[in-house]
Amino acid sequence: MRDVTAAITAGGRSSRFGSDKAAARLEGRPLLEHVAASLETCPRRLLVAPPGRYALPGWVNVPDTRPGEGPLAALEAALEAAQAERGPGWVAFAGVDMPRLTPAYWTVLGQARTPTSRAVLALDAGGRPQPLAALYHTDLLEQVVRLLDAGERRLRDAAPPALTVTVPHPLIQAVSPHALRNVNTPADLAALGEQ
Ligand SMILES: Nc1nc2c(ncn2[C@@H]2O[C@H](COP(=O)(O)OP(=O)(O)OP(=O)(O)O)[C@@H](O)[C@H]2O)c(=O)[nH]1
Ligand SMILES: [Mg+2]
Repeated sequence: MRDVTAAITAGGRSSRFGSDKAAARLEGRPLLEHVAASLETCPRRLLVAPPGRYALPGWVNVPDTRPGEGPLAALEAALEAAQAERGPGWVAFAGVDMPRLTPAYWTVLGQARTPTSRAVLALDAGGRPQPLAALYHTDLLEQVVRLLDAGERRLRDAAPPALTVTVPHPLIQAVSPHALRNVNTPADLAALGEQ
C-alpha cells in the first residue's frame, strides 16, 4: 500500500462501549494499535482524533474539522489532510474499533481499484457495503464537503454508486476472515478474544 495514505478515525464517544474503546485491550494491545498495524506499510499515516488524546509513533494527528460530527466529518478531515500533503490520491480509511483488519485485507481492496473508481468497499456476509475500512480517493472531497454542509452525516453516502467498486465477501473471507468485525460493546470485544 505504498501509494495510499492511511487514516484511522478515533474521535468517537464510545458511548456503547462505556470507556474509550481505542484504548481497550485485545491480546495485550490497544485496539488502536491493532488497526494501526494493518496499515504500517503506508508511507503517510494520519490519526483523526482530538489533539493530544493518543500518541501513536509514526502517525500524524489530524484534528477533526467538525469535532463530534461523526465518521463522515472525519473522512472530510482525512481527505483534506491527505490532499494537502501529497496531492490527489487514495486514502485507506479505518475505524479504530476494527482490530482484525490485516495488511492482506487492504491489499485486496487496493487491487480492486479501477481507473475510474473513486471508492472501494468490502461487502459483508449479508452483501452490505462496509464504509469503514474502505478506500476513498481525494477526488471525493468536494462532494463530502457538500454532503456535510447539507446536514448529511451518514458515512455510506460518501461513496457514489457510479464511482464505487465493491469487493465480494468470499474474497475478503479468504484473506482476512474477521476483518469486518467491529467492537461497539464490551461483549463484542469479549467475543473477538474468544476466536
Ligand atoms: N474523528 C472522529 N471519529 C469519529 C467520530 N465519531 C465516530 N468516530 C469514529 O468512527 C468509528 C466508528 O464509530 P462508532 O462505532 O459509532 O464509535 P463511537 O461513536 O465512538 O461509539 P458510540 O458512541 O457507541 O456510537 C470509530 O473509530 C470512532 O472513533 C468523530 O466525530 N470524529
Ligand atoms: Mg457513533
